[in-house]
Amino acid sequence: MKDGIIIKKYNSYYYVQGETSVIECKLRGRFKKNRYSLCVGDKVQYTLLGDETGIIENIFPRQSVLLRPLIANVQQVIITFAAKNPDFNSSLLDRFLVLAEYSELDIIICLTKIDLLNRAEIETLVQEYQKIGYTVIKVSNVSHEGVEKLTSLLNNKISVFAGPSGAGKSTLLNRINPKLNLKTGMVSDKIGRGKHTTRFSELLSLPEHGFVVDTPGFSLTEFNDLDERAISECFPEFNKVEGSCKFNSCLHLHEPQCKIKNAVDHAAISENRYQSYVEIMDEIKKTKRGF
Ligand SMILES: Nc1nc2c(ncn2[C@@H]2O[C@H](COP(=O)(O)OP(=O)(O)OP(=O)(O)O)[C@@H](O)[C@H]2O)c(=O)[nH]1
Ligand SMILES: [Zn+2]
Repeated sequence: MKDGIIIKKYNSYYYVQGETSVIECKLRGRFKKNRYSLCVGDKVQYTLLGDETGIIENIFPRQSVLLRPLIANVQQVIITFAAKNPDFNSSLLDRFLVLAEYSELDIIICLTKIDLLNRAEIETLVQEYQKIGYTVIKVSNVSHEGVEKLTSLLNNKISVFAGPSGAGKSTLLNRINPKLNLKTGMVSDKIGRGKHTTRFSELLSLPEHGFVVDTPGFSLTEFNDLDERAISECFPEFNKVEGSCKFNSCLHLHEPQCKIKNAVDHAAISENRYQSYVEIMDEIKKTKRGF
């Protein structure tokens, strides 16, 4: 038996990346009886039936499951934001960070288009997030600065790229693996892509045994199902503040003697980040009230 990873699912066929090629596999009958639903990212063992066809015999336990899109064994998310064009938006970045933290993924922030902003401005952006403890990789798809560094962080892992439209995700992925040949360009040129053709999540192979997920619809900006009590835990710098709030149930909004608001007053937590927290909490409350 050989080891592989499911990179695509179509009807009842699973496309398994083996050591050197992709094998079209069916599932052994006993799995069907158990209604076990395999998904992209699952690690399996298969036997070859022909040169390019096989049968899945074994499924390894999952390390993680990402629900939207449904992918097993995702280890990290690369949150990709442009330094300029579109303008850098820290409140939007914070939203992506909270959703990634909530999903318990490892996080890398990738700041693209650094060729469009001066060094001092870039450092100010980057330091705000490095201070919190995030890894920030600065990349230019024009000068290629930073691309190699990011590529090395993708080796032997399944990574999801997330970020607003136009951040440069497709350009970057094409740079990392030119064989991917993903469509890039202005948003308006891409409209219609995926509209008439149903797209399924697919893992794209990278050099050095890494995979990335190609899901154009993946935006990570839905807060609907989040529990408001868990949001403060998605701000790593909040967790580092010593002491406790007066109330155990403190949501760090309007309550008196709150250690988080106190930390903001003393600049131990940045005003911007706290503001993002308040906005997200507001949004969750509104959804709950049914607005
Ligand atoms: N100056 C500069 N332009 C870039 C860089 N990276 C991408 N671009 C340009 O930015 C535009 C958007 O890039 P894409 O790679 O299509 O962006 P995307 O994140 O894949 O967008 P969606 O597919 O809509 O999510 C294109 O016109 C690219 O040529 C960069 O590092 N520097
Ligand atoms: Zn508090």
